[in-house]
Amino acid sequence: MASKWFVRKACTVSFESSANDLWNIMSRFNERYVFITDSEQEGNIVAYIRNTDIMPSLEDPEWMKRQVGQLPFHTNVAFFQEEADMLDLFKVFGEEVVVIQNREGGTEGYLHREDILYYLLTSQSAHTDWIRSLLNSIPMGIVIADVHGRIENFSSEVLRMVRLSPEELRRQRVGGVLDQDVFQKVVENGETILNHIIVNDRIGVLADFGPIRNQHGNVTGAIIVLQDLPFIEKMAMEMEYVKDLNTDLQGILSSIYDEILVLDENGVLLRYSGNLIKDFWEIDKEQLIGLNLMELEHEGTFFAAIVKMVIERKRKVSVTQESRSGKNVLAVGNPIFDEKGKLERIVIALRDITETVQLKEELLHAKKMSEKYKKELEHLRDQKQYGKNRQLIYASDKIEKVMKYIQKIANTSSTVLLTGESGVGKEVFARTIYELGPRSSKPFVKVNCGAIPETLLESELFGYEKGAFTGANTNGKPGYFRMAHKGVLFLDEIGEMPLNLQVKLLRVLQEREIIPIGGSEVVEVDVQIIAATNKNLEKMVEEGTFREDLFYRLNVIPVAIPPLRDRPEDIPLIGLHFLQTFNEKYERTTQLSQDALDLLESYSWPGNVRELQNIIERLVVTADEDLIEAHHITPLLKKGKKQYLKQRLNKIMPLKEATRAMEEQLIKMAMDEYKTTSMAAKMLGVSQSTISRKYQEIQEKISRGEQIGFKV
Ligand SMILES: Nc1ncnc2c1ncn2[C@@H]1O[C@H](COP(=O)(O)OP(=O)(O)OP(=O)(O)O)[C@@H](O)[C@H]1O
Repeated sequence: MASKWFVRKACTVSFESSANDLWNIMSRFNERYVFITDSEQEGNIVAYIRNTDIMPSLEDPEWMKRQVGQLPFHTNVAFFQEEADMLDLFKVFGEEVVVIQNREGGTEGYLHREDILYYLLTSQSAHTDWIRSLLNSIPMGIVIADVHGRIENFSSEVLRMVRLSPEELRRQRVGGVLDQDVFQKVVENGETILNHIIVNDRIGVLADFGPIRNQHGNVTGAIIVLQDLPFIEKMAMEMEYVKDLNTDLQGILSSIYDEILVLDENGVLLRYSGNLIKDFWEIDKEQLIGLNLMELEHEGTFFAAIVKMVIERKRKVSVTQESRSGKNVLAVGNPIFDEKGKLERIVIALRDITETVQLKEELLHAKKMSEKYKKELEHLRDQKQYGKNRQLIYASDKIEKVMKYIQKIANTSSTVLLTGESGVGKEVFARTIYELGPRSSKPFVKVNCGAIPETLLESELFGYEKGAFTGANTNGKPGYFRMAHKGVLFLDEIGEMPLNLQVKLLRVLQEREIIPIGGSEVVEVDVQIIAATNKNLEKMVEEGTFREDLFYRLNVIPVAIPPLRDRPEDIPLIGLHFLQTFNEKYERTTQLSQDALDLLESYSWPGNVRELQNIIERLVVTADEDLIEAHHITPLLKKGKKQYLKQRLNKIMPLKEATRAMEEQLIKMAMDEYKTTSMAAKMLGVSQSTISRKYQEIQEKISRGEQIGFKV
């Protein structure tokens, strides 16, 4: 009688129950099968669900809400009356479960295949060969072992499940292939352990362990029934899928990043992938695996910094770093958290940006250069606008005043009379007025009235017609007035103009027209006159050598240029400007010492800027050494010796200070001139020791960069 042996209680659910209810029953009662009844009222078992059918879906909350009827179920249930002979049950061994019913047709319970096997193995009438063929015919793995775990028998399915050959399996003990602890419990305590999942790198099975007893009830071994875990296969498939995904991901990442490093939450390098950035790593990266990258800090490896930053800030951090080999690398560190928000991993993506950085630097450089050129251009434009062109150098307030005045009048095109000593720069100012004025794009014609012979001046100014006089150009000549049409005519040294020509000039200035020599036609001219002279025209007018009416015609806008000695602040600047010009011209690298500049500044410059220009040129050409000292200059300032101190004594100062300054300057002058202390002492009428001591003090002062003599 089947029920005599063992009948398992059948847990039931209806088709309408939820998957959640089903799973609750299975897990609560540790059931492998739950039966489905046609309806709650009738309660007839019509199908069953195996625990392994639903396990893969348990994680899905949506699945849990489904009805049992929507789940995969099996209908191959065999029904037997409880008084049926067990042998009848063997006949339907292909069925997984057999429902045992009582006489009234109600459900008593059920048996599954292992139960029947168990019966067979414990039944005295069992025949070994018969059992063996039976074992092999079923789609489950069955292992029979003695109490020591020695494998006595197994079905062919086992070999597939444990991936061993029959010989290999026979050499093994159950504990080595399956689970020693569970086996131990079964043979020692006679426990039946069902639904035990064994998953390791070789197998993935669901195992039922049952004890085998002899007729005295003693445990003599164990029967283990193995079933494939369908989700293991699914997992394997998923693993394959994940692997593929991983390959794709690697491909995608390596096209964005060159290297990926995976670190644990403490900064230990677990793995890396991608192409090595050439010349970046100074150590073999294999050696870094298992190392905490933060420990590399002392070696100047930047990951130390980024790892620390990610750990501390717990957010994405990007840094760039230049390696010792000059590689520029962008590193992006990303923290990865577990579901509780705890830092689990740090992923650092690296990109070689050496080329990008280089390009950026080049771009920056180009930008800087264009910025510089732009500034220079603006500066040049300003210079033009304010007359500060390269030719006109100044620092003094006096010239600044003149410049402001010039800027005011430049737009008027009125006649300008420039006065000033010879060499003060009258022509430079005339050109500045022209450049600042509205005629700057038209001609600037200079006529030196003192340099052209009186007989030719008229024809040079007004031009002549063909064959006007013997020796004249056969084609005629336009003359400076016509050449300067719409532009500026600069009449330099106007005081030198002969009286008879002054009348003609006056007429042109009044009428704004000329009659070329030998011509009869009147030619209209539109010129701005800028005249210049170093003569005192008013005095000449008084003396009758310059026409008064012409003087007033010319003196519309008088501009007086102060002599250089009245603006000593300009001297060093103009001097250095000439020094640079002549250094370039003569390919020299001469310099002016501070006392040389002091000396230039204290000189009275009777020849004004022209004299300064000439002296500097001579110094540059003749200097034996690069450093031009005061004593190199003294011999060139012959005329000025007497006025040496003139500029320095034109202001009130404490007498004591003035005496000291005067003394310093005199001693310096004497030493520059006479070179020896004995000569200087003689010239200054004091003892040599006095000069020697005082001159030493002066030199010390100079070497400390202090100014000697009168201060500016
Ligand atoms: N402020 C200045 N900055 C730079 N160079 C200057 C300056 N003033 C004059 N010079 C230069 O000094 C020299 C003499 O100047 P310029 O010929 O203009 O003087 P001038 O007053 O016209 O002389 P002259 O009365 O003898 O004709 C020129 O080479 C000129 O370029």
